[in-house]
Amino acid sequence: MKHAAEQESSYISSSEIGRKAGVPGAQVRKDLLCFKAKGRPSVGFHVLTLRKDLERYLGLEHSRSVALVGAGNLGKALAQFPGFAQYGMKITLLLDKDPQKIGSVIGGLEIKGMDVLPLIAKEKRLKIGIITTPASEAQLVAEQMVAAGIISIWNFTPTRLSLPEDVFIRYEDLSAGLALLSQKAAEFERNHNHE
Ligand SMILES: NC(=O)c1ccc[n+]([C@@H]2O[C@H](COP(=O)([O-])OP(=O)(O)OC[C@H]3O[C@@H](n4cnc5c(N)ncnc54)[C@H](O)[C@@H]3O)[C@@H](O)[C@H]2O)c1
Repeated sequence: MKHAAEQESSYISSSEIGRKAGVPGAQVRKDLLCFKAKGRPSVGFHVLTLRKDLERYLGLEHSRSVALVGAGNLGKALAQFPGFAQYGMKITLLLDKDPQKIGSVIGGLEIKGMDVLPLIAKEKRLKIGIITTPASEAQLVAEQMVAAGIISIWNFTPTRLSLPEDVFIRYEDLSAGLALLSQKAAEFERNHNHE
């Protein structure tokens, strides 16, 4: 959508959005109905209006600061990834409990100790947190985040978190994607071994 908005054309049809996004046009129309986007019959959607509506719906009109806890292999990689900026997200707080790591700088951010979480989260009005600690620490870290005012958590650990109902938790598991690829590769091998 962002790319489409940068182009000259001021209207875009749901089939065109679908083609660009690789999903059926009917699905796009259904999704856009969810937030009452208004299209014009046979013309489509006004690109800039649609983009603004989408950004508002997704809470992307203002940039958001994000706290990441666990500056290990995965945490460091995420902290250095520039792609979140495209969605107005910026990791601005990087925390770890390891005294050996505290004070070192990753992607321009100094790793701080967990003690600063309540104060900085309040100052920066942090609402989103990322957990990349060992699984055994995730529940404790999540509780510390919630106590600091964070209400949306992206949890990369395999731990199922037990938190108040109004806290949104997104679980991320890259190995699920890999397992799917493996299953497809195995299917391909089975089919071609019979040839
Ligand atoms: N979701 C995925 O697809 C995926 C992929 C890779 C790793 N992981 C998970 O991500 C997590 C991190 O993996 P990694 O390889 O980066 O581990 P790592 O050991 O390199 O890093 C973990 C970091 O967390 C810090 N830490 C531990 N307890 C803490 C606490 N209570 N408070 C603050 N910091 C604390 C450690 O000091 C360390 O720096 C693991 O749970 C792993 O299973 C998930």
